[in-house]
Amino acid sequence: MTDTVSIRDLRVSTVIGVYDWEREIEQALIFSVDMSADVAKAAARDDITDTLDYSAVAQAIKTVVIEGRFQLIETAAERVAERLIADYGVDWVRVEVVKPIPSEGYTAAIAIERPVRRAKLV
Ligand SMILES: Nc1nc2c(c(=O)[nH]1)N=C([C@H](O)[C@@H](O)CO)CN2
Repeated sequence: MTDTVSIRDLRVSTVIGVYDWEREIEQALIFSVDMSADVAKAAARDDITDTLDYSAVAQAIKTVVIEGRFQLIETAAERVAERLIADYGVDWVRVEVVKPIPSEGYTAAIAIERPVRRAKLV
């Protein structure tokens, strides 16, 4: 299946970071997520119960990240991927996490795919 449902630029304010000062404040993480889904079936019936409800997924991402209070953005991405696979029947997901670090003058980012999508050999 090549259809995807996506969320772009979901901003979550949370405790994130490895340094002591970061455990005392909230910082922004920005999530973009692509999930495999059967879009055609939902479109044929025009029924949200046949597709991934992206508003429910966005809320799930916020809950995982806010409750997690992770140190690493890698952990945030991995836990989000695990939750979407476990609770939403997603068989492929790509999660990008962006962490703006204005005090250092750059933005950090990572992206993961679970499971990894492999190119088809023909
Ligand atoms: N690969 C990573 N490197 C670093 C992370 C991280 O989450 N993954 N985090 C930090 C600090 O928390 C940094 O963001 C504070 O500015 C450093 N390196």
